[in-house]
Amino acid sequence: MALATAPAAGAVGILRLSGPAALEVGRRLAPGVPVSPVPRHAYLASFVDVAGRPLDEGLFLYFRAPHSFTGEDVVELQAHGSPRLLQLLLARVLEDARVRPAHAGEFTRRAFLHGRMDLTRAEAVADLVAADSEAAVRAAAAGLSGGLATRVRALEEPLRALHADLEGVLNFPEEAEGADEDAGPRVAALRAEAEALLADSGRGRLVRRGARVALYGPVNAGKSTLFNRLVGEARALVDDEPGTTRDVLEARVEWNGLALSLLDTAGLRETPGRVEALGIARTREALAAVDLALLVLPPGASPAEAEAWRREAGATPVLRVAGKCDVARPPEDGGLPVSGKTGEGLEPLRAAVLSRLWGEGTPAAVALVSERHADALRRTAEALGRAHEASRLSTLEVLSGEVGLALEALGEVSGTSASEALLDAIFQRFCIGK
Ligand SMILES: Nc1nc2c(c(=O)[nH]1)N(C=O)[C@@H](CNc1ccc(C(=O)N[C@@H](CCC(=O)O)C(=O)O)cc1)CN2
Repeated sequence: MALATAPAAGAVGILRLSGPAALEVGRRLAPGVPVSPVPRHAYLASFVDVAGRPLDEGLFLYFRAPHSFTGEDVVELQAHGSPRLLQLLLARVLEDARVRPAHAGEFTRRAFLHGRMDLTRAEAVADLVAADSEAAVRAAAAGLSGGLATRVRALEEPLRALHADLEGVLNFPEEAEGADEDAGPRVAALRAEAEALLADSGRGRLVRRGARVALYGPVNAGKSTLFNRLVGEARALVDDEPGTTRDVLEARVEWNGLALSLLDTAGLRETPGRVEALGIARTREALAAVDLALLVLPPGASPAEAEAWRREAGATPVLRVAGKCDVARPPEDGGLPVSGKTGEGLEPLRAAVLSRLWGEGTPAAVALVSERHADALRRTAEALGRAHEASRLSTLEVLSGEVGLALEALGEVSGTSASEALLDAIFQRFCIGK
């Protein structure tokens, strides 16, 4: 039992019960509902206190197992959204010894345990609740409808078949003779598949966390004016006095559905060799932690200067921007011409940023590989790598052992081999009532 809606005043508040006693317990609050209600029918019912006095008039819904979210009997009491009223209803439900408050994520965990969804879909439920950009919503929705589950299954099933073949040859060499013949190529194909899935995890991180993009470069290149333009409000102090931006400013935007944190760093007074102490440390720190650095150079910056600035970003990819293009046009290879003052070049800049971050296409409905999935997929691919070695150099036992390890690691993604501890860790992230 738990509230399925936020514990705040709202139009409607939903109390949800799941388990074999759900109907009986629910009917104690809503005695007007038939003993055998029509499943999924919305009954308008009076919710009453222990003395039979009405507390609310709401909707009563019954989902009969296994046709419910959890796969168990589920009852929903959809009341008016007063937190105090919901508390009274909750207290009344809890009087029944068969009822206890649900743990975080317990409804979804039960759905998983009853085989209603695999682990990737259960995690997509939490992702959807936490989604704070359109891309995150679309990606979680794709995961919820089985996008990733399908791809993982397409890997898990042939891997399981391969393992069964190898174990067959080991245990019943006569009957299963030859089943291990093409083990090498099968392992190689599966490993390539695991690595292809793994390659998507960078995009997953971008969509989930949002991308981080920093503007940097010398003082007075027009960074703050550009930052304000990109953010759409006068966030950064703009001044002709060099060095106005001392701190790193951060603002969130959503471009093409993708959430981005834009950072405006302090302009650096000197060439990067001899830099202003204040600001440079923060700028370097900021640059190390972003997905893309926008190097904004003023008109007339030399190629040598540009190269020196580029090096400041270290391993972070750099996109070169020619600021203040309203003052002077940059040369051919001087970077994207942009003017924060007139707004010129902003659209090409946004497009270039997105294409550097995302590659081809727009952040649409791709089912995302999370860091947890990536970790398990990496172990899958590694075990398959060792299996491939073994297929050429070692015994069938070793080969089958590695394939078994790959299968186990992959099972952590789908949930077919998830330990209680892993499930605890995953469902703890959920909110209560989900
Ligand atoms: N009021 C309410 N809204 C909600 C939920 C809920 O539990 N209650 N959900 C949950 O958090 C989500 C919807 N998810 C659901 C998923 C499956 C089933 C369900 O009854 N499935 C059955 C029947 C399928 C069918 O008729 O097509 C099944 O899968 O067998 C219900 C809700 C979002 N909105």
